[in-house]
Amino acid sequence: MTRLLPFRFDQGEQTLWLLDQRKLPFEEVWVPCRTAAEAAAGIRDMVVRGAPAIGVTAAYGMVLAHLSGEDPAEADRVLRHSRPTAVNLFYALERMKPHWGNPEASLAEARAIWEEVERTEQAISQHGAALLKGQVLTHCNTGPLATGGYGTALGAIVEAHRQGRVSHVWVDETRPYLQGARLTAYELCKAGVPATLVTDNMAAHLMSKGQVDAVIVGTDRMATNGDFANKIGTYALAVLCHYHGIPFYPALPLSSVDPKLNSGKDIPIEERSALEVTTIRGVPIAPEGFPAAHPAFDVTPHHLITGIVTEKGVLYPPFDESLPRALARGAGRQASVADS
Ligand SMILES: CSC[C@@H](O)[C@@H](O)C(=O)COP(=O)(O)O
Repeated sequence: MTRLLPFRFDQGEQTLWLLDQRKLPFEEVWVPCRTAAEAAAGIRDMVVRGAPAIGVTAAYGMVLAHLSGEDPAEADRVLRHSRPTAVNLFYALERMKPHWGNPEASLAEARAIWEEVERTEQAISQHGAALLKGQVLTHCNTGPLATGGYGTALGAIVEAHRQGRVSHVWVDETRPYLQGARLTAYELCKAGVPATLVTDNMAAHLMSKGQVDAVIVGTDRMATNGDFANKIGTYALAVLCHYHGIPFYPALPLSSVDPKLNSGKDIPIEERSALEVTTIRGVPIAPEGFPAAHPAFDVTPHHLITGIVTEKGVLYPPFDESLPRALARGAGRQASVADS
């Protein structure tokens, strides 16, 4: 897959460059960040998004804090408050903490976090691909742009297509922010995978016609019982899969599991601006001032999941046993997640 990465770090310039995902697929514009505060703004304002990509950006944000002479505690605080739901942000910041005050060690750790994203996603892509065949539906964007690696759910889809297992992908447009229409469609074009864009309310119809063999999605935060938060609309897909007897898989690195949460009910859900619902790219689609709700994520209960695709393999129910076992086995580096 031709990977369009969401960031690059230029050591000579002491700059983290973020590809402005708000402008894709129409323009490729790179935004420079020279301080942790600028990296935090990049996360908050959705220049960069997707759970693993947010984590890597936060790690490099701490590198920038050292290079620009910011107080590491203050930089950590600002980054921690950039977005609430993806646990990878807090995971990365915990890993950076032991290196506060040491620019070289800090840079080495940020690189290690990024390399870990690449390594785990290669494994996730292989494990996920083995589960997929025929026509697959996905939601939001979980490819290289969302991670800095190969992608989680989309990595598995692209690998399954490369292996000749998947013939066609249904891409949910993902209202209201349109990550599917703008970013997943863009990435699948670049990867040469046959795909069709659908609005989020078309999934039930496709399933009833036998045109969806599996649904695979990403994850922003999973509890140790398997409940997980992902882009708003994911829960509805899981319910539809249950009704139609279609396999439903979340794909994630184990660093997206919050070891402090044993159920999804305490996952913080980001509330975003109503304007993102009442307008599309600045054009109003509702009466001016009309109230709109915008929870950016929902929580899918574990009993709707067929299997959880991780770098350690596919986990099966009961997840409150298989997940902690995988965490104990695989994540020697699983940091405690001291979030806000
Ligand atoms: C591999 S990325 C997994 C998730 O981060 C992704 O599905 C998602 O919900 C992204 O939401 P976003 O609001 O675009 O950051």
